[in-house]
Amino acid sequence: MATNDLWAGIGSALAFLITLTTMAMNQSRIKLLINKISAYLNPYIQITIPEYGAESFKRSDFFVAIEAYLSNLCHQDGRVRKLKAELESDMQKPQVSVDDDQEIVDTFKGATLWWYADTELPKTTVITYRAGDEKRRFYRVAFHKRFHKHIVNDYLPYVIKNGRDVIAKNRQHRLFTNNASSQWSSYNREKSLWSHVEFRHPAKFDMLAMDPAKKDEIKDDLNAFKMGKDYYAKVGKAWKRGYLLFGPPGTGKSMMIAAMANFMDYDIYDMELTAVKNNTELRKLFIETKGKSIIVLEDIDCSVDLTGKRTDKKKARKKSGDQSDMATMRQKEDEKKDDEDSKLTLSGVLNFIDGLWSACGEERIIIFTTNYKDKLDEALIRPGRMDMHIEMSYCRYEAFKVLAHNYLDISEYQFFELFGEIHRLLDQVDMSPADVAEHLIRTEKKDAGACLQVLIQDLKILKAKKNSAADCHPQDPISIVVPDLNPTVLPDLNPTVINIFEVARDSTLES
Ligand SMILES: Nc1ncnc2c1ncn2[C@@H]1O[C@H](COP(=O)(O)OP(=O)(O)OP(=O)(O)O)[C@@H](O)[C@H]1O
Ligand SMILES: [Mg+2]
Repeated sequence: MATNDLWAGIGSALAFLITLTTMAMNQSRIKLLINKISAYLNPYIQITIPEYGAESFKRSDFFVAIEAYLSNLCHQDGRVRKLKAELESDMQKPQVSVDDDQEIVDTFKGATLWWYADTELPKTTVITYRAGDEKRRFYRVAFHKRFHKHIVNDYLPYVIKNGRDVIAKNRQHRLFTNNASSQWSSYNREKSLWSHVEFRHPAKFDMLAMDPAKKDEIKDDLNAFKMGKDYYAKVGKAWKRGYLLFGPPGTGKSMMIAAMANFMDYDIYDMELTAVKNNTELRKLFIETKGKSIIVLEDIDCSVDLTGKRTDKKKARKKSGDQSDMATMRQKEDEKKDDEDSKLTLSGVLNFIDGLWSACGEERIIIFTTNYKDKLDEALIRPGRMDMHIEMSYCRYEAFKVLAHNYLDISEYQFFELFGEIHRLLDQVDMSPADVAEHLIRTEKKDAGACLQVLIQDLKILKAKKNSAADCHPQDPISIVVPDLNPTVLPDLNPTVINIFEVARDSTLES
């Protein structure tokens, strides 16, 4: 009897379980059925973009781009009344975005889209470390199912691109410099390899004194590069471009880099090659640079001797005289260690510019500067590596007019004669734009006319010096004749020129 009761109990429990399971299955079937009917009746599709995606500790790039895109959209015509503003550390202006529960209507090639931001509670109970994390934000966009493919393939990529552009425009530019490898840490790799400061250089192309046609050519080239993503993909090239800036000191190479960064809205990575021990370190530094940036290697001819560094050491050791077998062995070991430690080679640098590694990341400009183009290895500057060679030259008349306008706010029509004289002199002597610019700094005592007078005096001195140097042999006594020198401007001359003037005057007296 007791056994029968037991079996009866098990039987009813099983029957209860089966009923529960059937109900649950029916419920999910019912749910599926409701979804099917509503999908049939409702022609609209929704896409949800959560704030924290797969990399749960980082805001999703997609979400951030949408946020920027929508804020920009609302700015344009004030279509949303409830906004909120946040100031992030690397932003110039507060980032204004659409507040939750606000609908924004957008159109794209005939399709209408309804966007809104909202929050929801996470489905699972997870312990989180982010502040204010109980609710998760998301953006949701709804559109007619007829446009499904169109929206996924064209509209969403368009939103991402535009959103990123808005972010780049609003972002405070940064100037990075590489740290010595002894300071690198594995915990915060990105921050320990490069340190940065805010980049606030006022240089613009308009301020650069150089041939206007050359300036336009550079601007066109930069614009073509910026717009060239599809073109680079089509021809199978990494999206990067190299510029070689060469010319004497003070001709504006560094200023050109700053102007380029401002023109392109890019960050600058100023790579100090002397702090890089070997090719591996160079590669690591390169990988940690971001897109939309200019990587600069200044004075490439003297940063590091890319070919002779190790050979010189060996030669020095050889010179130190005869050695015992023991000493020779020790020396060989030392040399091997040195080779490993200091293996920053030309091929490493070439690889960094256009090897396979150079294709990681995109939209990067690489700039080399040098005072002596001839000293560089041909391989380093061939087209494809350095695509455009830009000569920054001594100040000629066209460049002078730009400086006169920038520094003194004057044109050739106001100081016709003085400009004419400067024109003639600049054709005959070499003075760097930096030097000319120094002469054009107005002071309380010195107005625009006086600045030009001093410049003319100095140019005449340079010309006299040049002529006498051309006329005499190295052993001849120096004899410089300075015509029309106005003694009243002497205190305003810069120290080097006063020096030359004094040498000139003494020499003239002697002769
Ligand atoms: N072409 C130029 N146009 C306008 N200003 C210039 C130009 N060249 C030089 N200057 C002025 O001189 C300063 C120094 O120039 P800059 O540092 O750019 O020269 P550089 O060519 O980089 O010299 P170096 O070879 O010594 O590094 C600039 O900050 C700017 O004020
Ligand atoms: Mg420089």
